[in-house]
Amino acid sequence: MDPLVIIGNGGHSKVVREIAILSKVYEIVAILDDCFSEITMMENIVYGPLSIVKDFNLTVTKFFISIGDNFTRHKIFQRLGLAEHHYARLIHPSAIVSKTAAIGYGTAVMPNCIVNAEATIGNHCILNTGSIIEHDNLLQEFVHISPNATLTGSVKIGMGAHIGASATVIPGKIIGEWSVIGAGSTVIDHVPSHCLAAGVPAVIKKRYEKRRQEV
Ligand SMILES: CC(=O)SCCNC(=O)CCNC(=O)[C@H](O)C(C)(C)COP(=O)(O)OP(=O)(O)OC[C@H]1O[C@@H](n2cnc3c(N)ncnc32)[C@H](O)[C@@H]1OP(=O)(O)O
Repeated sequence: MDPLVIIGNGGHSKVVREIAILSKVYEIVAILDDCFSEITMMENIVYGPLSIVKDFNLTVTKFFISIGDNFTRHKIFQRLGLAEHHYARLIHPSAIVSKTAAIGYGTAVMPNCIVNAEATIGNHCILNTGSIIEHDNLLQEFVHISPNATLTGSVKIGMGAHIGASATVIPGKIIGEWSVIGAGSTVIDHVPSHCLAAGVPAVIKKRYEKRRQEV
């Protein structure tokens, strides 16, 4: 099994670790998070701060950023500076992924997720529990599709966008970069970048000018 270093020690990380174990492809060798000020070892797993990432042998080790918040995941990716091919893809065995779909590096596909024909999923995305990504979707990097959300056919999701739990996007609509769709919303129009859209049907509630500057 290939050694796997998990970055992040929060709630999302717990689910990611379970998927890694079930994959039978990876052996978790370390969990790194700046919540650990010292390096310790328990049951053959190293716990320590992010700064020790450079101590792992890049030719054999894979990495996975298991942080649910898209902004933070992106910032950590930039800080680590590792090339994309050093990141693992983690797909839960109960997920159904079409053979014609493409899944990016560093992307997690959670239990009971469905990714249908010719969908393209970017790097470092989260396809959360029970989400449905229909045919011909195009998701850019650092996107999070929350539990039970449905992206119907030919939807496009811009970089860093977050689709809330149980939200639905009707066919062919485009969600702009770093936008957020409220939980339970139904999107029937394109949503521009850096917006919060929510409700049934979803309307734009606010613009995230300040958050864009932080990225
Ligand atoms: C395993 C896991 O846990 S994965 C994580 C999954 N997480 C989610 O699904 C979280 C989704 N989050 C939400 O829906 C939140 O309500 C957010 C992120 C949209 C709130 O964003 P904020 O920027 O804090 O917005 P805020 O709470 O100020 O609300 C702004 C407006 O949107 C409305 N609004 C917010 N969320 C929703 C929603 N889901 N549906 C309808 N309206 C909403 C508010 O009522 C408010 O409306 P108003 O201006 O007319 O009064």
